[in-house]
Amino acid sequence: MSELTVAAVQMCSTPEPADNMQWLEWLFASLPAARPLLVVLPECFAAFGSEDGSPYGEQLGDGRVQDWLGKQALAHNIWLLAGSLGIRTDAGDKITASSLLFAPNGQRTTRYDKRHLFDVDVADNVGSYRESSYTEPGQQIVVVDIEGFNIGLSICYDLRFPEHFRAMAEQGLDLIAVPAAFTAVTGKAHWQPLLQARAIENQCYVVAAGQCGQHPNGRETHGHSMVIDPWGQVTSDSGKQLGIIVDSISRQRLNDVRQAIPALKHRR
Ligand SMILES: O=C(O)CNC(=O)[C@H](CS)NC(=O)CCC(=O)C(=O)O
Repeated sequence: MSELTVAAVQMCSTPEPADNMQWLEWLFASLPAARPLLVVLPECFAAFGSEDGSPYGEQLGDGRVQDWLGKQALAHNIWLLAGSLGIRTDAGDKITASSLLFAPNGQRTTRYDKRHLFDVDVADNVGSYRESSYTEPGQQIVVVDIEGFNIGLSICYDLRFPEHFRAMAEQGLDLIAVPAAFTAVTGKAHWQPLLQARAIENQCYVVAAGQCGQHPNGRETHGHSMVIDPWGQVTSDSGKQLGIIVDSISRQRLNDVRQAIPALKHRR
């Protein structure tokens, strides 16, 4: 396949999975017609910002959100990257923040667990983020083939670690997926330049899907879901609007950029 249509969903999730799934079903009713189509959902699409800070989690392969994801992928004949969903660890006391990929046949094919956890103080109305208090970090990078394109997986705070992406680029990378829930404060300062840097230095596409707006617990997220081409140009940007952006990635464009500046071959 020489082209793949990609879409990023921007949403303002609540802590209640049923609400978020209902909203997404409404959105999916107007998906673009092109196939193959990869749809990327943001971090914590199914449940975000509970009042008491407790994360939503399911057993792997067993839960209403995972059931729903498989059904949606099959019903719409799409590759569905579920940005992050809490998956309970074997010990049961924590979750992993896991990106699950569902194939158009409805089967889950891939799992990536967020490696870098956001233990950071931010000058916003939350103040202190301590993701590691309820999350186990992932140990492995994951690159997955979708319709002949190599897709590298990352989640939110991973974006700040160029070595995560370079390690994936060693395997040949065509597209980086960045489901996220960047804070409004850090997003305004760093989100777009970080995304563009990852695209430029790895000479690949980036599709980034974000949470956006004011969530019920008062948290504010940055939005600006976007698609960036291998030259670093932003080709779609959601701004602060909820909904879906659609773009396409092309093998020809990847080849052209890598031929114009063979930087990946000049590494030392
Ligand atoms: O835990 C949840 O409820 C949902 N997860 C998140 O919101 C995560 C961990 S707190 N947020 C980030 O990684 C923000 C990164 C960021 O904003 C930056 O790098 O500047």
